[in-house]
Amino acid sequence: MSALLSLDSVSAGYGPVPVLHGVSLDVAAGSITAVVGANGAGKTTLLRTIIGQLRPTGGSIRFDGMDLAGTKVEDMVRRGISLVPEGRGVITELTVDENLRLGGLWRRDRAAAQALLARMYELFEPLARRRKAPGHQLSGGERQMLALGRALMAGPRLLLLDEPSLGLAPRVTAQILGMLRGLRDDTGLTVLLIEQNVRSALAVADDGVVLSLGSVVASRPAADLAADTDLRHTYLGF
Ligand SMILES: Nc1ncnc2c1ncn2[C@@H]1O[C@H](COP(=O)(O)OP(=O)(O)OP(=O)(O)O)[C@@H](O)[C@H]1O
Repeated sequence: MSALLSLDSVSAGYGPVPVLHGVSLDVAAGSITAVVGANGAGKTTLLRTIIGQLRPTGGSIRFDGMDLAGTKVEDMVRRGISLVPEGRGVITELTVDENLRLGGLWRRDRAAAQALLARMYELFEPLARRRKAPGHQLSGGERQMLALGRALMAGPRLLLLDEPSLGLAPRVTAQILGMLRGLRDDTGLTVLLIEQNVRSALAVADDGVVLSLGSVVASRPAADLAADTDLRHTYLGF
């Protein structure tokens, strides 16, 4: 399968402090790729570099064959890349409905946005029951669904997720990651998932990338990584 997102020898950091050291990885179109690694491995820095919050100091990032260098964060969504940030980014003063509509605001085709909204309520049933509830009244799992729904309202081709399991019970994490898999199966969405919850991430992903101290130490089918006891012990702590 061809790569929708391709990083070639990407280096990045904060001021003079290098964090990523020549990271190369491919995210195949229509796949779920999980980037896993210990605290401080550079996972969030990697996402921030992909979406243009941090400028790479070396290497290239290509999306659908086009160089992303110089693309502003706000233009990423127009290019087809949506991010669900860590901490979820739901606007808690707004209702579920308002949050979702916000995600589709930039679309000119109002009918398409309306159809997508209806689709989100089919997909995330708990949200359909709470359309008028403000964000702050939602459970952690409902907020994560809302953040996902809002990102999907932009109609992305590539969805980037930063730690979707954060603060969620294992059962809720499994439910949300299962939804992600269903979406991939139904729509061919491509997903790059950053996770500290290694087991859950590798269980849902097709491919896995292990980051350690800002370098890729393994890049393989997720099931192979999950089955590699030595690698798990050395880099992933279980
Ligand atoms: N704004 C910043 N300024 C300077 N250094 C930073 C900044 N953010 C992160 N770092 C450093 O970059 C390194 C990688 O951090 P990063 O947050 O990317 O790792 P991570 O794998 O996402 O870990 P975690 O899961 O704990 O967030 C760490 O050493 C961290 O201290």
